[in-house]
Amino acid sequence: MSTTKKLVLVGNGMAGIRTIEHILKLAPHAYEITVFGAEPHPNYNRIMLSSVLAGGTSIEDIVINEWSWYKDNGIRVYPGDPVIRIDAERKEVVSQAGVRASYDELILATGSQAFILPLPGADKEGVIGFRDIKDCETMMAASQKYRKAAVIGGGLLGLEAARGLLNLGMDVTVIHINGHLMDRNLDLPAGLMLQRELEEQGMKFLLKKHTEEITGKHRVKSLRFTDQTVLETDLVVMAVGIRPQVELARQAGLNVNRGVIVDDYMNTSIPGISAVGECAEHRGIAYGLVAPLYEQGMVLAKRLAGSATEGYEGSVTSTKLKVSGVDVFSAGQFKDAADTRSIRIQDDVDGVYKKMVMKDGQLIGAVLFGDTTDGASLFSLIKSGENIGGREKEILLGVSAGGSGSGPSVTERMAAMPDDEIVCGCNGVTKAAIGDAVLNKGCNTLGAIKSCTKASASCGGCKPIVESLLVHYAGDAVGEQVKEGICGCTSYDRDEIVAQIKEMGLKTVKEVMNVLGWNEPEGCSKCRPSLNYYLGMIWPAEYEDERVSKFTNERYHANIQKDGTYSVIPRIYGGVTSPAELIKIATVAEKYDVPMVKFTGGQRLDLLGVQKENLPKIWEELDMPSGFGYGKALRTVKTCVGNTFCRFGTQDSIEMGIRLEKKLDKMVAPAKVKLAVSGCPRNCAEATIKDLGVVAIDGAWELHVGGNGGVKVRAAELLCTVKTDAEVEEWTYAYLQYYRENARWNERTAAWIERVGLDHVKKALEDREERLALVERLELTLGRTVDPWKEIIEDEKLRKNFTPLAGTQPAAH
Ligand SMILES: Cc1cc2nc3c(=O)[nH]c(=O)nc-3n(C[C@H](O)[C@H](O)[C@H](O)COP(=O)(O)OP(=O)(O)OC[C@H]3O[C@@H](n4cnc5c(N)ncnc54)[C@H](O)[C@@H]3O)c2cc1C
Ligand SMILES: NC(=O)c1ccc[n+]([C@@H]2O[C@H](COP(=O)([O-])OP(=O)(O)OC[C@H]3O[C@@H](n4cnc5c(N)ncnc54)[C@H](O)[C@@H]3O)[C@@H](O)[C@H]2O)c1
Ligand code: SF4
Ligand code: FES
Repeated sequence: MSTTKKLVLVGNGMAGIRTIEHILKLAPHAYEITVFGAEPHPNYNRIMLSSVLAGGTSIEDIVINEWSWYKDNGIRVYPGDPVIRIDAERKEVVSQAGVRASYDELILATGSQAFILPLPGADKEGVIGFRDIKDCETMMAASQKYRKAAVIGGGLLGLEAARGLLNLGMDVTVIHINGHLMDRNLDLPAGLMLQRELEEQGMKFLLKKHTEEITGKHRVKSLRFTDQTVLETDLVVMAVGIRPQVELARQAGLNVNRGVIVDDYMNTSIPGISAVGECAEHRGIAYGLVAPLYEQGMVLAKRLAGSATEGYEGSVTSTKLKVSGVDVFSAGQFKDAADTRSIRIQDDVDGVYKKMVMKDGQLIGAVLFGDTTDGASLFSLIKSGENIGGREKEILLGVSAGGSGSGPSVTERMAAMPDDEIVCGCNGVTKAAIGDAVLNKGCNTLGAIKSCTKASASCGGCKPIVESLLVHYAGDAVGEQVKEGICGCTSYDRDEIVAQIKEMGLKTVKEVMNVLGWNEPEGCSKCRPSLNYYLGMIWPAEYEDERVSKFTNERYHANIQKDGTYSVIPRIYGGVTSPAELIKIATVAEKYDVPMVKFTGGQRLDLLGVQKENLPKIWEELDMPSGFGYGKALRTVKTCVGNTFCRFGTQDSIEMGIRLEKKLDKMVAPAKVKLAVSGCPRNCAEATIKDLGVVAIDGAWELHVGGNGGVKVRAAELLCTVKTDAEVEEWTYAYLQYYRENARWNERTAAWIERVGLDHVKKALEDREERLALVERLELTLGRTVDPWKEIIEDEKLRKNFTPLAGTQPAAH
């Protein structure tokens, strides 16, 4: 007589089949397995539906287990045949097609369904959720026939659906109930930054809107809101959350709350019946992300296979929005509470926001926008519960730098990570599986690990940790192979890209991405602006700046502030102004109710708290050039009083500063550039912590380069000493052009000089002919630049970008 027991799985989805995979590994002959699936497809990666919709992959490519896998493992499978009844007394299930299957062990893994708002008209044609392949196909078909789409819900799913529909050529409006997007995962500043970025991609938003009715005869025609406004649409995608599928369990008499209630070993209230995945509720939580569900699956598999397990204790979760061109990460408890402390940085120039939330010295939550490189490291810190007291700032400023300072380094952290820790949540890949791929299967590149284990193949959030583990296991064997591209979209580095652009005569961002085989068709927030810069630097005479490839600040030519308002900094050459100019600034500030006027550190005036729609009017009335206070460009030329008024001054620093600033006032660069000129060695303009500082010494000028006064203070190094004013100009322009042509995008001069060495730069500039050629190339570029404020004021179409969208809320003062 066979001792093989019967195992029935209801739900052919991600959590259920992952559990079966583990059981097959742990106890290959323990069960005779039968699987019922409501969908007609083999088990597939639901996460990747967003990518299918966006055109990044195909349905065939997201299948996890082909039909042959079921056959090879002796699994009887009933696709497209949902179980409709469980007879717990007789230990039997009955399917819609009438199949009866008895069991010794039953696993419920029925997942969730999209929550469809119970609105009048919600049953009309063209109203769908986004949950499965069928929904994906419905959206793709609709895009062939119709133009307008409305997505209700600005959470992860809604935004990924909206991005996909945009890619399919539809005009997409997202209707969101809250004041900022992804409110379940992000705080206000990150939500606002995300909105701006997505608006730039062409998405429209109606915030704080409550849908009241869906109108139309048979098919949807429009949405009516509680404020009685109407939005015409041909398709409505509801993405307002999910509900666990528990009807079957309820009918069988199981204890059910939001989900099927399970204990730490995934037992339900009836012996012999377990539940796993989104349909299960553990310690009051029904999870909606795969990482915790895979952890549950492992515990259940161990129990059913008779292996030891400590049980499931609940999970901290992390999410990453899968929209190309936008980097958003959120983990743990990101909201502030009475017993938490938080620390945050907001870099409006680079469009980066980082927040860490701490409790009792431990990191319990994080939000990252614009740069999510540290997401995986922060998440592993949250999970480890390590005490980070005293290191918070250091971690916030640079976990990715390798955990310098008193805490454990990345290398130490990788070594300490337990073997069974899941590194890739989306694909359930453990540290041990990556170790196995590197040590036993010869995988010594990220690409090889990805194909072998699927780690980093879905949202990409785990990539930094997978790379660190690769280095941990492969050591020197990694060598060249782990060479990093400028971002995750390419394996080419900066120098290779610049060389290819020149060699092949590539002229647009899209062309570079196509020809060089970008992984992400739209690129991301790192590569798009850098390609935009390289193309402009290489082809100054013909390249047209691509607005969508720039950061928000540079697109609006004003610095975005914490509360969503902007700041306006007009250029004040050398920090020298006049009564007439001051009156003009004061008049504008009064007229537009500017909440604050402040002197900047660079001797200019900053009008803070300006609403976006007022920007063009303010620029027009100021009638002053843009100070580029928002851009990767020349910022200020700070000057001291100099010999005109100061009794110590030996040279005219003001005249020299103004001369340099007038020449360079529209110069864009890989990163922001600050200059200063001091009239004697007392150096009141602090020229030796600037990107380029000119200091008068008796009868000559010294040029200091590569200084920085920001987070990492660096004293500038002496480049040269020259006699005449003309030589100051020649060396300054040649040096800056050499930096423009050779630095990586977003690399300040301090970092660049540290990387290439001052001697290299001195050598490159020692030949006069070479210097003059550099000056000539800079002049060619400068000759083509226009004042961005003036350009917008004079162009009605550009001005329109500053008008707020109907229905969106103006940012708070
Ligand atoms: C578009 C999209 C993108 C997502 N992106 C991410 C992401 O980036 N990261 C992340 O962590 N999570 C993401 N998720 C969520 C993730 O896909 C789910 O958490 C996961 O699929 C849940 O697994 P599950 O097995 O519990 O349920 P499912 O994968 O939904 O599987 C349940 C299966 O059971 C079937 N079923 C239901 N009732 C019956 C029945 N009576 N008889 C037979 N079969 C039945 C269902 O048809 C379904 O096929 C995304 C979800 C969607 C829809
Ligand atoms: N990248 C990812 O990790 C990813 C991607 C897609 C889906 N998912 C998962 O899939 C599940 C479903 O995602 P979701 O975005 O639907 O759920 P969600 O709960 O994360 O977001 C729903 C959003 O809809 C909003 N909302 C609620 N009622 C509304 C109404 N009447 N009108 C307008 N807006 C309304 C809410 O404020 C919320 O922000 C979640 O578990 C999510 O974690 C994850
Ligand atoms: S640097 Fe010299 S010249 Fe300039 S203000 Fe100071 S003391 Fe005067
Ligand atoms: S965590 Fe999403 S791909 Fe690894």
